[in-house]
Amino acid sequence: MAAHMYYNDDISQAALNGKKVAVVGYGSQGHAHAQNLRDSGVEVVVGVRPGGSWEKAKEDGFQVYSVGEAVAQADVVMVLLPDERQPEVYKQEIEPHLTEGKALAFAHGFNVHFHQVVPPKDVDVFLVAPKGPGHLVRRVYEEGGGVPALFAVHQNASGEAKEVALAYSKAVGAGRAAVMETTFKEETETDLFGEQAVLCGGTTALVKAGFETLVEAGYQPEVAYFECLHELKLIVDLLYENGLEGMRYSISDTAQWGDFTAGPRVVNDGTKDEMRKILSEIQSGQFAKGWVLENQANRPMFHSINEQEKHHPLEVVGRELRAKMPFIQSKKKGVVGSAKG
Ligand SMILES: NC(=O)C1=CN([C@@H]2O[C@H](COP(=O)(O)OP(=O)(O)OC[C@H]3O[C@@H](n4cnc5c(N)ncnc54)[C@H](OP(=O)(O)O)[C@@H]3O)[C@@H](O)[C@H]2O)C=CC1
Ligand SMILES: CC[C@](O)(C(C)=O)C(=O)O
Ligand SMILES: [Mg+2]
Ligand SMILES: [Mg+2]
Repeated sequence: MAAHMYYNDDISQAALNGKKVAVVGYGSQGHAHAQNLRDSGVEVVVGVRPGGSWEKAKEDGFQVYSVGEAVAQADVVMVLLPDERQPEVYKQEIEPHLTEGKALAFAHGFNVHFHQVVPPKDVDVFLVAPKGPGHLVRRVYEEGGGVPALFAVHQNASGEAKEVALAYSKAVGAGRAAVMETTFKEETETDLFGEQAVLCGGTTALVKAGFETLVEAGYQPEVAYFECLHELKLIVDLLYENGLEGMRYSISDTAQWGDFTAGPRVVNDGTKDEMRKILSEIQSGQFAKGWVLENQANRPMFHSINEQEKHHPLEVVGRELRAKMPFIQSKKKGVVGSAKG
């Protein structure tokens, strides 16, 4: 069944008129939602803890409050804290101020879908999940475009949750690209699958394997870096603009023949079998359970792999090469302090 699509002309922002939105968290998604909504004429306050994000939101001209104070004064509360922090902050600082008639919103359905956050029945609960990193949600909006988003309603206590979710989607800029109706289940499972198998996990594994294959065969790391990582952005830009056919229009026929013949050898039936396993672990809740436990143990594996990855030869050579290309816009998530806005 095809998705129901909405675009700016189909959406009224009126459901947000006179409403105050508290954006809780001012990181990758938080700064983008807060700034795009403000530029779209919505009244926004930011709720965050003292520290880097607080300072950044203040610098960006927002009224900044503790999470509890922001929630207390808002009609719509958009929770843009890290997924793993949400249950605790929700219990301590959001739930006590979430009075009847308010709307609780998320950019990812993880905690509601996997029952880590259980909102009271007398509030609306919806998600607006941009299909892109927060820094691009802001950059593309400023350029006059938008990043597409999914929206879903989990609870409709007020009777107008869908209108508010659509209005929010428009204000964040998604209506310029595409807004699709979904469920918390579909958003959560497809988002986790996409980031693990294709967008993040699949891509970084592919890039590293290509780089390692060339370097182990005696080729220069700089050449391998440009071939396997840097140029990927330029190829992906063509995919983004024109799909597979448009990308293939710009590459040589030699490359296209290699694409047809070698691609299916790299991503083969075994790879697809593994993708199906990854999807079923997401659907069964096994992945979510593992991630919750990893956080309860203070992330031993996460930190150790993260440290190891920073020293991969691809990263070492990449840092040196990018330093010579100041034209590349850099937004280093989590590398330069904690304020990622
Ligand atoms: N990253 C992305 O592009 C996408 C994220 N999402 C979803 O958006 C949500 C937010 O993710 P993301 O933007 O990556 O998060 P980030 O890690 O970038 O930002 C989190 C923010 O929450 C603040 N924060 C953390 N702990 C607390 C706390 N205890 N009390 C108050 N504030 C706190 C951080 O402030 P401080 O500086 O003080 O640490 C920071 O401002 C998640 O649900 C995620 O799945 C959805 C689509 C894409
Ligand atoms: C692809 C990763 C993502 O799902 C996103 C930017 O959409 C995330 O959780 O950050
Ligand atoms: Mg995503
Ligand atoms: Mg995600």
